[in-house]
Amino acid sequence: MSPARQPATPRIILTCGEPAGIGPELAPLALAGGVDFLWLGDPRHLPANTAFTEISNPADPVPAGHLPVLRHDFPGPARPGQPDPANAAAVIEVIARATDLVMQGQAAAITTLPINKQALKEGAGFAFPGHTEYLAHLAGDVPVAMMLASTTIDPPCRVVPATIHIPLEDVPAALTPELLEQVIRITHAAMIRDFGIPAPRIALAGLNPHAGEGGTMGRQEQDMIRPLAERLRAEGITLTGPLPADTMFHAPARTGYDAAICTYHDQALIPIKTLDFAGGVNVTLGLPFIRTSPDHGTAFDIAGLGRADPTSTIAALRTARDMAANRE
Ligand SMILES: NC(=O)C1=CN([C@@H]2O[C@H](COP(=O)(O)OP(=O)(O)OC[C@H]3O[C@@H](n4cnc5c(N)ncnc54)[C@H](O)[C@@H]3O)[C@@H](O)[C@H]2O)C=CC1
Ligand SMILES: NCC(=O)COP(=O)(O)O
Repeated sequence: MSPARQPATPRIILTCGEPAGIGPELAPLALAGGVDFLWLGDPRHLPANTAFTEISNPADPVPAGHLPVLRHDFPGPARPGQPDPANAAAVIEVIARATDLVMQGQAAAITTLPINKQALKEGAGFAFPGHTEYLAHLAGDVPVAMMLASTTIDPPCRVVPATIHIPLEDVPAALTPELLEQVIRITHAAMIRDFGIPAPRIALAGLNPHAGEGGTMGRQEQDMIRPLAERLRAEGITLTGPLPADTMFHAPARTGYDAAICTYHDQALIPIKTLDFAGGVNVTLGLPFIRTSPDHGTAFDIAGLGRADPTSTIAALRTARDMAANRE
């Protein structure tokens, strides 16, 4: 057996996510990314051939090539593609335990494997739309924003939906100037602190076709987004827009900004997942600790079949590592 390896800096915690999804098979595959992480979950859920070592503390050494596993017992085994309501509470506990550890300084960051929101809601009454809002709550109800960032395309695509997991019909009412300003400020600060971009350029998408076409196709741009942008520009924030959303994501357009604030979920996530599904990374901006995740979900249709691609998980671990270095 290879000699045990003591981590030089705190590891990243990779949370198991939904054990009936592709998370358990992604964890050992992600070792190929060369980032030092531990997996927090129930080792019974890992693929049978996984070389792993259980550790009792996040910094414990493991033999080279082994997955360090911090054990979290679940009530039951996992059946690929079929979430067990009995396991739902433990999925949530794992996220909370990882958050405790990172807030105590025992981990460099957390990278979360996907959860199935419906399974957690139905199995354990999970009251949050996703990790983003749950982590914000665990951190003390801090304001956060969700960014999806590409890692394999140039110019990069970084998008931040101002409204997230709400019905489309609720978007216009939820898209207030206060919310938009908060998301812009969080994004601006995170681009400096976490992404090492000293003078970030931010683009604002319009809500309506053609960004409202001078008020003839909707008025949110004229009445709310434009005055807010002018006020923030006067403060020194580099902002363009509101821009027509249909023409702001092609490559030449992306050279004009570092991050795009979008008005709703699909306006932001369709371009990133089309341009860089394999390399896309979800980052929660505004937390006191670092959290990243792959951009994809639980992929029940391929769980357990050996077809899961670890590229996005590796990109999420590397992004977390780079963000930690930028914060230092
Ligand atoms: N951060 C998180 O916890 C996230 C959770 N989800 C949850 O995941 C569940 C399923 O969502 P869907 O919209 O079906 O999206 P999905 O990303 O799970 O699957 C969409 C398609 O992409 C494929 N795919 C996804 N990841 C893959 C990978 N790593 N390698 C190869 N193929 C992959 C799937 O097989 C499927 O055909 C939902 O409950 C959703 O809420 C979705 C996104 C993020
Ligand atoms: N569609 C993105 C997504 O579902 C990510 O949610 P979260 O669990 O990271 O909050």
